[in-house]
Amino acid sequence: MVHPTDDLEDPFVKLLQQEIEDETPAQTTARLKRESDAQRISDEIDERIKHDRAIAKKESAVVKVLLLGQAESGKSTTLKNFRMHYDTEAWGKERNGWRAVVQLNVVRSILTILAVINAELNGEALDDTQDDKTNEPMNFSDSHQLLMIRLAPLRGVESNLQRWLGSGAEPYPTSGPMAATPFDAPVYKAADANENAPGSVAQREFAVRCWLDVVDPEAQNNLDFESVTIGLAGHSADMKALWEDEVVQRALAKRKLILPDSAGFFLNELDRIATRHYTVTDDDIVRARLRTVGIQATVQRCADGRAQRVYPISIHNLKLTSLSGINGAWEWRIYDVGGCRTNRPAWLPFFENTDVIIFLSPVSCFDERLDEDRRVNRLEDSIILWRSICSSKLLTKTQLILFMNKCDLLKRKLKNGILVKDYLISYGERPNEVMEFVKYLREKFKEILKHYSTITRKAYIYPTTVTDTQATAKTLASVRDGIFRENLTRSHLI
Ligand SMILES: Nc1nc2c(ncn2[C@@H]2O[C@H](COP(=O)(O)OP(=O)(O)OP(=O)(O)O)[C@@H](O)[C@H]2O)c(=O)[nH]1
Ligand SMILES: [Mg+2]
Repeated sequence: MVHPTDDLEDPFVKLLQQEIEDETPAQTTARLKRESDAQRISDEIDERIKHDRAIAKKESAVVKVLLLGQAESGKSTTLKNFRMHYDTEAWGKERNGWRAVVQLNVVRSILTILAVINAELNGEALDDTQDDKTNEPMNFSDSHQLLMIRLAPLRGVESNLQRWLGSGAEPYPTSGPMAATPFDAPVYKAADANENAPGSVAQREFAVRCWLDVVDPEAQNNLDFESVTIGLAGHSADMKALWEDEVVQRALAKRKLILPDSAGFFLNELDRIATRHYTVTDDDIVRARLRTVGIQATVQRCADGRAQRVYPISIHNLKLTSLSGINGAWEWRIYDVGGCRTNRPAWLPFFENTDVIIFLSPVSCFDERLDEDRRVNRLEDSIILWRSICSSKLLTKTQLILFMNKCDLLKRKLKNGILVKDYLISYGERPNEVMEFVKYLREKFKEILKHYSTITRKAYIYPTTVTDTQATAKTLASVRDGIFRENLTRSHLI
């Protein structure tokens, strides 16, 4: 029997041997060249396989980033900054889609102010946070009544915008199962009295489950936004008169109206925004508030540390994304969650294999209470959350980055004479200044990280104002470099 590996007996080898014996010198030269070419090609293939194996190793380098923090801490605004700086093409296409969101923000702020005036005119009682001792009636005149009548059609504009934008207005849940941290079992909270007072907690906020549903320019193509823009421009002078009116401002202060952080920015810019030719800017977009109620994921791919593509996708589609065909690329998966206490239990499943948490703590909120639970101070809530993240065993391998956010609002508050020590006794007689307070809080957050972490971890802490897109670009570049380096080191790729 002929053994298959016995070359000499192989009929093809025998044939080849015969051919070599019969060949001319020219044929020998040609054969040797053919053989050398074949060897070179074979070596190249071997090299390619080696290279591809190395790339395949890198392809598994998915960096999973979670944006965490209480509601309104600036998570979605940070995500907008990521996308604005690292996917300019898609961002440019999407920009126009935000125009209607800005318009909705403006309309809703004006309607909230009208509700406060109404409450004043009807002599509605103040709640315990609205601590005007005298409850003096405001001197509203006929001109105020007239403004209210003329601005009433904005209700219709609001519902048109909401219907077109496709998402829904949801009140902050002020009762129901809530958890202070994602590790706590939710506890049922009953609604408090006065929660439906105008400008109070039950304000309905426009909420979104996926940005694309709302700002997709394709989806908005068929909508008659022009009529809204024209309608809004027609109310520009009245909206401005209402916002700038002294009696109205006093009524807002008396009722301690909690307007969204960006309301002042938009209402001061009515001359630019409430016009027929309004063009939305990046500064407007980072201020446009859309409450997150679900979990949004953004996938960003980077080669050699530089971003190639960023796109938001629905969480349901995430499993379908594949890494094949993106040789040598890193994939960043950035998750943006809803920060309300009712949303926090939903964070837990995302902690597994999380490489990085960017935790946002709005440091300006030392004198504010949670919308969903007016008994809780917002800074205290933020510290409880930070502590739970630092002490979680599930997250010991996760790199923790803290953004001490809303430094601009902190500066404004302190300048207006609000004293930190009135809300934070431990602050004592330290100077009531931004740098001092930031330094003080930074030490507190650092101490918590050191004390509650089960392993020694480096604290990456940045004071931020994420609505300042230029400053945030620098912070994000530094954060990205840090994350990139730490993950490379951890996965032994360098
Ligand atoms: N002035 C100022 N406003 C900010 C800053 N960061 C965020 N905001 C504004 O605060 C509002 C809330 O920010 P978001 O990014 O929507 O907050 P979030 O953490 O995603 O909130 P949820 O989705 O409810 O969990 C938006 O109108 C932002 O423009 C900041 O540093 N300064
Ligand atoms: Mg959000």
